[in-house]
Amino acid sequence: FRSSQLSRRRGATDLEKQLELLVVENQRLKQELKSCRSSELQSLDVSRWESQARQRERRLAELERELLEKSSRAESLRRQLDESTRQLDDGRRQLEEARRRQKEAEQKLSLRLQECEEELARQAATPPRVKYVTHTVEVESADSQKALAELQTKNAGLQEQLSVQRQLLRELETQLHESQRTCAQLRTQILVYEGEMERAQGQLEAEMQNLEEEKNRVIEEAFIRAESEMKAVHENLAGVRMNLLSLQPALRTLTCDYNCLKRQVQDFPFMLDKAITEAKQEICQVISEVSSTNQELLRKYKREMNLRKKCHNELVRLKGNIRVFCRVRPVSQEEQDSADARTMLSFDSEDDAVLYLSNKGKIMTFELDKVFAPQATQEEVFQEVQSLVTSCIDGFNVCIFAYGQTGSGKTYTMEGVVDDPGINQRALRLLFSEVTEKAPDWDYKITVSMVEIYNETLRNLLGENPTDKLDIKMNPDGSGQLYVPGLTEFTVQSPEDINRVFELGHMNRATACTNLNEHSSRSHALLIITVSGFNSATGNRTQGKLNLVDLAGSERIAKSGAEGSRLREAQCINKSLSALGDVINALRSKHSHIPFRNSRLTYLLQDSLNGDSKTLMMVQVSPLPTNISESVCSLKFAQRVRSVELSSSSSRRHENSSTSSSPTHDSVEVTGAVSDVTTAYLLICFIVFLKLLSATIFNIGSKMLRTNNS
Ligand SMILES: Nc1ncnc2c1ncn2[C@@H]1O[C@H](COP(=O)(O)OP(=O)(O)OP(=O)(O)O)[C@@H](O)[C@H]1O
Repeated sequence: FRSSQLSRRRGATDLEKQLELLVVENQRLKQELKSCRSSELQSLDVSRWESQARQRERRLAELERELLEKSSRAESLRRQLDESTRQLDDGRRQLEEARRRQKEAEQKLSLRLQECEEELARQAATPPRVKYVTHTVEVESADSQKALAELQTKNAGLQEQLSVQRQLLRELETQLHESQRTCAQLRTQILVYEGEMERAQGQLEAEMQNLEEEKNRVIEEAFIRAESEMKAVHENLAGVRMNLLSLQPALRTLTCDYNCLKRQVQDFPFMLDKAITEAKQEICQVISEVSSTNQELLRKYKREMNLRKKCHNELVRLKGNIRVFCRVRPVSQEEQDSADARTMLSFDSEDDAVLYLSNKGKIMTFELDKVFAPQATQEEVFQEVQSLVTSCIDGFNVCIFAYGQTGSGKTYTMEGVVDDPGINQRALRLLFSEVTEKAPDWDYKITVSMVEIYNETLRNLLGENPTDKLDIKMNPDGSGQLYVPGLTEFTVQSPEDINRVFELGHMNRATACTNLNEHSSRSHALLIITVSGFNSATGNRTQGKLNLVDLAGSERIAKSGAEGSRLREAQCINKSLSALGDVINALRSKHSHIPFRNSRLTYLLQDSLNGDSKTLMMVQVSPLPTNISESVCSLKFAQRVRSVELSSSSSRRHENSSTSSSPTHDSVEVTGAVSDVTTAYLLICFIVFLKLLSATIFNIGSKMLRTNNS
């Protein structure tokens, strides 16, 4: 067994040596491949060589893999061999142990047997004492009887010992049988182990033989491959050398080109510096030219703006500062159903400023600035009003009154309905869009107040306590202008703000009275919008006020037959409306004293009725025959107002006058004919274009500078 083990170990050592040789061969091949690759890389045919090298590498990797597999197989075989050797050693040890135990047991048994035989012999040799006892009995003395008893006891003890020894002998015999059987079993096992060992040894030898053959084959293959690869490498090397020789002239040309480019790159920063300096000079020149042109255009723009203002004023002066429109409301569904649905009013299809009224068989003609037929929409009405609304952005004070009897459509025209808003909402929205358009140059602030005048009492509709009475006072700053202490002013910045303001105003008006409809027809509702602007480019400031007034019903007391509180309400309404008429009359007659203080309404609107302010009276007329006399009164009042001119020329304007409400634009004397307003717009467009152009040039310039710096 030992000799076979030794031969196996020798075989394994040989195999290991061969493996080591293979590894060395593999490393040599790798080295060779590396050197070939480095020499071949110098050639231009790198890709071909690389693919070959890759193939070789793959092959080498395969070989390495095979080698690894084989070494792992040899390792596993070696492990198997060690394992079987260990098992054989174990079996041998077990066998020896069993033999030793058997021998010990046999020795013990033979010793025991010997002892027993000796004991038996000794006992047999001992003379039988019973006979002596019997003899003593025959003597029948006391001593002999005692000795007999002792001897009998001894005899019983010996008998007992004999039976115990016999029992022990039997047990030892059984143990001997058992040991013999175990010994036979162990012998059989040893035989089995020996058979197994022989079989394992045969397998191992066969495997070693296989491995030997495989190893030889692999080494042979590797050798052949290495030889062929070496041949290929040599061939490649020759090719590379050839390529190298042919590449040398190309390399010389490339070196020459490279030196030339290097010189150019060295010169480039100087050329770039020069170009940037020239470009900077050109840009600075262009910028100075553009900015001087800009200044010139700004001057022209200011002049044209003033000119436009003047043209506008001239236009207003020609049209008259007071304009009177008439709006006839449609016959409602309920009125159409009633018997008295015919209308006594008719319109001129060719002249939209004339209204005919048939009264007691007579046709009365009223000439106004514009007459809106019942089918006129809110949008159409506002179209005619919007130039007045926007003029308050330019710093004019504007009043728009809705005048007429109860139910003639004043509130509809001013406030409108939810789906179709009236002048109030549309004016605020228009002001918003206009100031947004002007936003880059102008910074505007729009504030809103809502006031109600009921029975000659002023109420703040946007305040926390709408029932509190307000007073009109002279401004303590000495400017001579009026102001209302405690009047709430909301700054509105979006259409949502407008909605909130109107909601609050309505809510406050509703909480202050029991019946809103009745109350609204007996009180004046004023929406006061102030637009303040500041032009950051020119430094100009403007402030204009737009007063939108829904007047109380204008019906006469005699007709209404009112008494008590109603009579007082009617008297108050009449008082304020006639005060409005008186103020307009006094202005028309150029009286030195204008009775603004005769009513709260005229007193509050004093600034907006005086001077260069503009007024629009929207006379609302009911189409029904039952309202004919009130319609006649309203229309007569309208015509009277229309003939009044609040401000005829600039002679009435007092420069720096504290009470003047003239626009605060700077005034520049412009001589010569009035040029076309479109010129100003064209100039503005041109300025904007130039600004954009200069900004672009600046951007380009700064980019170039940044590039230069970097
Ligand atoms: N142009 C119009 N188109 C449709 N309906 C209108 C028009 N004008 C007025 N109305 C309707 O006629 C009715 C009376 O109008 P509104 O309340 O505006 O009159 P008013 O003169 O303000 O009355 P009051 O003095 O009582 O406030 C309302 O129902 C209103 O909707």
